[in-house]
Amino acid sequence: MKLDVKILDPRMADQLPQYATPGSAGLDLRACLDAPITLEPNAWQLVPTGIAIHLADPAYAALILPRSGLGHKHGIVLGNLVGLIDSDYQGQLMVSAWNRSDVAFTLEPMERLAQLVIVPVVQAQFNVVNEFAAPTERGEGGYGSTGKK
Ligand SMILES: O=c1ccn([C@H]2C[C@H](O)[C@@H](COP(=O)(O)OP(=O)(O)OP(=O)(O)O)O2)c(=O)[nH]1
Repeated sequence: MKLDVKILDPRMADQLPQYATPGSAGLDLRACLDAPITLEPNAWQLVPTGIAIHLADPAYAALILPRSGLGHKHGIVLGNLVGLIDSDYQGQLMVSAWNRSDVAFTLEPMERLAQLVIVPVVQAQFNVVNEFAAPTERGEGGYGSTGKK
């Protein structure tokens, strides 16, 4: 798909998010910082990415997800766990960087911090009912109701 992007920081002009391999699902988002920032243990900070996108079509949204390397090795994940970018959002993409580890982490300017995944969305209209049309095997079961093995 074609996606309109605004470059809000000139350093992003030649560093637009890219798919690292032909099969990549995520576009890496960079920390568009002027100087390194240190995230103390259990601290979080909103980090600018230097770009804005406009998906425009409500049949799409974008998700901001952690990078597995940063999350697993350094405990750098997202303060909101997942960022949801609405199709009508036109502001700067921001990443809530949360250091969930017990060691301080220094984030360098332009470091790849998180990833953006474009996903299809179906908007629902509610149809209020007293009973669902067809019973299912699961019914109201959940929270481990099918057992462990
Ligand atoms: O990690 C994120 C999450 C959200 N956003 C932007 C895009 C999104 O479309 C907008 C609003 O996000 P959300 O709906 O999650 O925020 P809210 O707390 O429900 O506030 P609002 O009342 O603005 O919807 O903020 C980001 O840039 N990064």
